Amino acid sequence: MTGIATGPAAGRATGPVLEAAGIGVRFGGVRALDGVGLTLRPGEVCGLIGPNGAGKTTLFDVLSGIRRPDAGRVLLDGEDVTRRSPVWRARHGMRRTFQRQQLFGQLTVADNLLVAQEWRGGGGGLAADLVAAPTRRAYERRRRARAAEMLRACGLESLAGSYAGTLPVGQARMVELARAGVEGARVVLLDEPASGMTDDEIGQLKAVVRHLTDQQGCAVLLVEHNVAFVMDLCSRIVVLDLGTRLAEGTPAAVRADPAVRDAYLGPAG
Ligand SMILES: Nc1ncnc2c1ncn2[C@@H]1O[C@H](COP(=O)(O)OP(=O)(O)OP(=O)(O)O)[C@@H](O)[C@H]1O
Repeated sequence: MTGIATGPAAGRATGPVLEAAGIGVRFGGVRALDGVGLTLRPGEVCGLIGPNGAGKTTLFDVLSGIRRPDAGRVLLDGEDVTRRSPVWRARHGMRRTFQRQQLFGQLTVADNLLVAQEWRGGGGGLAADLVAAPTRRAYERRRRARAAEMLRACGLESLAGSYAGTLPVGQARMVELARAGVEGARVVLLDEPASGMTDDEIGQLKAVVRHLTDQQGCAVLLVEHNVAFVMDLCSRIVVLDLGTRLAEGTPAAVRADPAVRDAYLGPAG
């Protein structure tokens, strides 16, 4: 265990943190999703795969609140959040990363992790500032320690002083993940995280994701076309095809499924 105490790793129930049931989305005559369900538990990495146009991005949009479904519901910690905004969901521990990185380019990596942590000081004027100064200094020290510890745990400490805007895309994506962890994300939706990464970066990405799940208790759902990466990292895989759930199971079961081979993996699997 690291010294970082965010996330639900300790003491949370092992029920689903995120559930989607009966999700339907139409674009005119196109049924992008038709009765799709999905469950995500704390600490697991679940893969979402399928051919182009299967509905993966649309499902991510529904889960993160960017798109309201025509049918079905999304539950976060058992609460119906189908009508909640993306911002509300983010405040309640849900993060989504995009292929384009979303870091503060003018800040160092360490500062990106620092500003991500909630600031509880301020308010009450000068007198309050003076009285509360020692508390605030202690809090500030804790924030810095948490940022440093998260970078170390993710193997990113050598990047702490680099400006985020100068990082190659693969490293920037990993820093985004570390930032999600330091701010206490509980559900992370990853959109093609391995795309454009070198083999070394993919290895490091796996370590960062495993840190989030194993040490922080995050649930991770990832859309990815790199099948080897998905098979290696995920404990469970959901396969979409033409807007419906074609299969769900362990990587071995999904790989052996003839319907999945026909629709997506091909005979070589
Ligand atoms: N804004 C839109 N307007 C109309 N049709 C859309 C829209 N977004 C998606 N679709 C259609 O919905 C279906 C599902 O698309 P979606 O992008 O979710 O698939 P995907 O599995 O993410 O595909 P890819 O792997 O290519 O990203 C497709 O038939 C697509 O053409």
